[in-house]
Amino acid sequence: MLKVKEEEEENPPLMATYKHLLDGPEQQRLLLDNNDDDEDGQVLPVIDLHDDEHCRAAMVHAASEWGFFQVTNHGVPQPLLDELHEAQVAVFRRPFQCKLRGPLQGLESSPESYRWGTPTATCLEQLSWSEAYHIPMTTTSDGAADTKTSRLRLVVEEVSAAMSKLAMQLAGILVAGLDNEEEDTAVVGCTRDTCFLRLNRYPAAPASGGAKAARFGLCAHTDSDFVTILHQQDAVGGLQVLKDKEAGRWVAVRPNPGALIVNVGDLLQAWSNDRYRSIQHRVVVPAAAAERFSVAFFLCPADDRLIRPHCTTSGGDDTPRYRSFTFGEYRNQVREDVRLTGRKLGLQRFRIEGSSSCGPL
Ligand SMILES: O=C(O)CCC(=O)C(=O)O
Ligand SMILES: [Fe+2]
Repeated sequence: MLKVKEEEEENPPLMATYKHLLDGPEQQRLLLDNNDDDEDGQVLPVIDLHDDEHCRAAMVHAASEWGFFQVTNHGVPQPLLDELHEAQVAVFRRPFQCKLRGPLQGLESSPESYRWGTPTATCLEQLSWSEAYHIPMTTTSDGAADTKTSRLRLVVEEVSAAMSKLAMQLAGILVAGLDNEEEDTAVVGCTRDTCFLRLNRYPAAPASGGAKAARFGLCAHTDSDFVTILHQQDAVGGLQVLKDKEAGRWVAVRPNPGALIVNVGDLLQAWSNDRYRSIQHRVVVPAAAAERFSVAFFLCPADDRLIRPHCTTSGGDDTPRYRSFTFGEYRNQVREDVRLTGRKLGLQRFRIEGSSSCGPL
């Protein structure tokens, strides 16, 4: 096979950059630690949003029990998702040097929007074998974009409009479900402008060499938002959810065409005083010669939004388990922890000492 010229290579140099981790002694341990995946998987609850009578209760139950569920009849048109997939593939197909050089015109304001690998990783478990565009929804168009990126911009705007509508509707139902209150989508303080969209690409690990040991396309994490809407854009699969933290049981989430995946983020767990669960999830590296694409929409508030636990007597626990914090404070703390320790400590940082432990962190 012809060797691709360096400047045309589309993959980020994951292998060369993380060789020290891939060749390290941890490789053996990770190769052995291979039996915790539930390959058969369990089917996440599927909730039909047209089924008005049952969907609210089902959602409240799934958010407490699983922290993850799938929705059908969600109102995000399939042709739009297909178009995003096509545009996303084209953007990631550009040479790495080009992706590195600058932001996608008209889409994001900073070069940091393009991310690859895990610069802070100190061990293989912290290494994400993937590349992503992290797109704040505040960004407006400025100047001419090339054909590929402007097409992406249009479709990103339409998808994010549809997904933010859906995410706000779901957050409203979940918040109202805490105390049988009226739904109020404004209550969590998110607007489309405060949200993010992330386009993910997971290249296959090379079939030979130390990189066989890179297991995670995205290592285990919780999302730092209220609610995430996720679309697995192909049938490759690889998303896993930590179903039982004590037993360390990871459940594979098989792609379900037509359904979107919804998960509770850290802010909703704190807001609900642990009634809803922000569950760890991860993506395993696709098998040789495969690659995977996904898109995630993060429902976030403005940085100055105060998050405080809503204690409900009906939930049986009226003691706040977290101190109040702003979203900006939360993000800064997460960034600082990752910088200093290589990992996110998340809600633990804000937990009131002596309150019951919440498990899924
Ligand atoms: O690609 C996936 O299936 C998961 C993506 C994800 O968890 C994220 O972007 O936070
Ligand atoms: Fe996530």
